[in-house]
Amino acid sequence: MTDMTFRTPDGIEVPSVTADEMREVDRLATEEFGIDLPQMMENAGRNLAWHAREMGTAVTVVAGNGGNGGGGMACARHLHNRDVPVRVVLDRPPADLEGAAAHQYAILDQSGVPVDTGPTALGEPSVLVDALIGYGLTGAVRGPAAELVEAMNDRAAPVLSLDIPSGRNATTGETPGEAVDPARVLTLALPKTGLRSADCPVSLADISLPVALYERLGIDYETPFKNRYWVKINPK
Ligand SMILES: NC(=O)C1=CN([C@@H]2O[C@H](COP(=O)(O)OP(=O)(O)OC[C@H]3O[C@@H](n4cnc5c(N)ncnc54)[C@H](O)[C@@H]3O)[C@@H](O)[C@H]2O)[C@H](O)CC1
Ligand SMILES: [K+]
Repeated sequence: MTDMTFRTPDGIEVPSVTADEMREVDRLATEEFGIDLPQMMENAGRNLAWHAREMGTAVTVVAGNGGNGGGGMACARHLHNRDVPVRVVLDRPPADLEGAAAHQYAILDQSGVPVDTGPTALGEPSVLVDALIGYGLTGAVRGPAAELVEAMNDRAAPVLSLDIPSGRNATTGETPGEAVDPARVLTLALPKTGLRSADCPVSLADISLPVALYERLGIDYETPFKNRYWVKINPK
């Protein structure tokens, strides 16, 4: 059987999970541990903003309508709060956003962060954050999201993907249609099995999930975070 673990530079082994297993981690976090989605998303957004700042000085965040997009918009808020030029491009009009994505958008709207829709709004950033689709991908990327994937790949700016490159299946690593080709991936909590075939650096971000949560799921876990909030990982 293929070894599905990743390893940090100092040798800590981190198991990878499928999209379904990660959904179960999320469910346990919210329903049994009381860690709600905005709490996890805040940690995701802050870690993502740190990476975006390291990769460039002017940022365009491309965000979708799910948890991935919500994390991207939280990242945009952290950048804006640090005077980093940042804009957000959505795959739909803001009025059509739902749930956590709508919540994050409303804060950006109050804060004066520019938010537009469609590929012509990407501008000329020095880094692109890909927060369009995460482990919620179903089939090939369609419609306006597909145009945004194509537009991101056409730019010279390096792309930082949140969780999994948009268009890539988080479990299998397959790309049923077009997919973002990132310079770096920041994945959340546990690496996704589909990242084993990634051909760019992958980092893992802490979103504050307790060790007891992994224990309850029977996942063999030692925190890789120790004195940091994110860590580089490689397939073992
Ligand atoms: N513990 C964690 O890891 C956390 C992860 N978070 C992030 O949330 C996403 C998963 O969120 P979910 O809402 O389930 O789905 P996505 O955001 O990945 O995608 C939904 C979004 O994408 C659209 N879509 C799906 N397939 C297609 C397609 N083929 N073509 C076009 N559009 C598509 C769909 O319509 C929705 O709009 C996870 O990856 C993390 O990034 C949480 O933020 C924190 C906890
Ligand atoms: K993504």
